[in-house]
Amino acid sequence: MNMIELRNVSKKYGRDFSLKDVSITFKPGKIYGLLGPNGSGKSTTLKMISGLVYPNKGEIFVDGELVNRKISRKVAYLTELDMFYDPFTVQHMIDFYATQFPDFEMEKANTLVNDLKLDRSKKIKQLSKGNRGRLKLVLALSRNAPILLLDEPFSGLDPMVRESIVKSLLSYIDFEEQTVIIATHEIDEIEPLLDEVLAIFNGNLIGIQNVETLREEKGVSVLQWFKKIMEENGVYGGEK
Ligand SMILES: Nc1ncnc2c1ncn2[C@@H]1O[C@H](COP(=O)(O)OP(=O)(O)OP(=O)(O)O)[C@@H](O)[C@H]1O
Repeated sequence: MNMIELRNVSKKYGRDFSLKDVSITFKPGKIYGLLGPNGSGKSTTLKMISGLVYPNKGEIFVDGELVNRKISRKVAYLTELDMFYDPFTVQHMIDFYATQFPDFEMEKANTLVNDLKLDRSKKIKQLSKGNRGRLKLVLALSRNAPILLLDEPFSGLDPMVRESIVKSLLSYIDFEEQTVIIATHEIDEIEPLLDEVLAIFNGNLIGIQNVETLREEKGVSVLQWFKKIMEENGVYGGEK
């Protein structure tokens, strides 16, 4: 049920590995943080789960189904890239998404647009980077998809907005049903949301940790854990 399974997954671009023999299961009702320095394979992982990119080796299953392009029925994906059609207005984009995805909930979209203070009549090309970021959130969170993948959901958003969005994310995610993966560099901001964290570096999965255990038993924050793992793997300061 709504499970994501990677079995010995590798992805190469040319001769370079973006992901090396990764096996992991993401369980429903949990929010995962995917952490790693630039170029470590976070986006590649999410793209493969959403069927936009295929592994060279290994298999990916979503809800028991081998992933192909049709998996977008089940996977809501907020991408880092700007794939919006410029002449569209905010409202056009919302209406377009509603026609593309049967699980799109117009009521949720309306609440989100108001909460995030977006102007429906503005053209995409007139939006600031931060407002494009907000629109991306509206589009991804308005779907009642079993799988929700967020790639850098806070990029372009100012710190005050980030904080309020982390809080409001809680009211838009279905904690019982959805499997959520968030790839981000904003580790401190996202920590309150996360159940599990994964650290990847150079395409290798180098750490998996339950966040509650980390805090309660070890008394360390996710950021402290992440920095330690990076240091152990020879990455100083958290960046490559
Ligand atoms: N289309 C592509 N063609 C060639 N190489 C690619 C392509 N997409 C990704 N890569 C390479 O794969 C590796 C992993 O990239 P990926 O975008 O998954 O990293 P990331 O962890 O999301 O990084 P960031 O934090 O900078 O977004 C990088 O070395 C990148 O250069």
